[in-house]
Amino acid sequence: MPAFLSRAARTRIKICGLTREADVDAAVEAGADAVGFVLWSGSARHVTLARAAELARRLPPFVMPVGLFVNATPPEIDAACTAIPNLLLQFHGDETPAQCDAASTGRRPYMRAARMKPGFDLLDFAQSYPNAQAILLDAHVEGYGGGGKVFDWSLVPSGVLRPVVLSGGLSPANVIDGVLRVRPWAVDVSSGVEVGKGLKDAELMRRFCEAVREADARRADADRGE
Ligand SMILES: O=C(O)c1ccccc1NCC(=O)[C@H](O)[C@H](O)COP(=O)(O)O
Repeated sequence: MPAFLSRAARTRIKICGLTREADVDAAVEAGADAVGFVLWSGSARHVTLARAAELARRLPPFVMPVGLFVNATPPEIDAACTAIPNLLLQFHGDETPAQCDAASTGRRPYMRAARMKPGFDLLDFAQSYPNAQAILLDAHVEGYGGGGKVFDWSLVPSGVLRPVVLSGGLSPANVIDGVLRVRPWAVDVSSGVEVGKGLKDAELMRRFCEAVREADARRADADRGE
């Protein structure tokens, strides 16, 4: 990982599984850097591509839409990238490196989710996806993701030479600890800021983003030896 990534001034924030205009607006207002739309029909947070494009058009500059896919086909990915041109791809299924590269036509930026469990070799996994712009570390849950479950953060080895996104069961209550212990490039949250599947709570999103900023302040103090 380039040195600048390990000394990033702030932890980026992705809020995932949005389905409503008011929630997109509240996520932006809270300080999200990216908002995720679940384009997999097997999720209770699923939105159609047309709906995701409609919601994504509300985003101001410098807030990125993320398309979440589970074992989608290249034509499905192409359609999504046509409908939402600046879409960051997130592959959260069983996609192989070749399938991820084919689906992103080898050039579109994508994140690859890793489902963390004891014995999982994250370094080997990351090396097997050389074109992944980031590795999203999620808990190993039934149904691929969005399970609201925290994995054992001690499973994250040092030396992952790729930006990592810490995910899985984060909330305003635990994200400071997660940022200080894992020091990820970004954090990702869904269940922890919801009042129902796909129904986000503006106050929880605000508190989550505020907690990440507090974590960054503490991290900076620690780095200065204060
Ligand atoms: O959010 C979903 O419903 C989902 C369904 C199937 C695969 C992935 C899914 N979400 C992926 C995400 O990026 C979630 O933000 C991530 O799994 C964390 O979710 P949570 O533990 O609820 O914060």
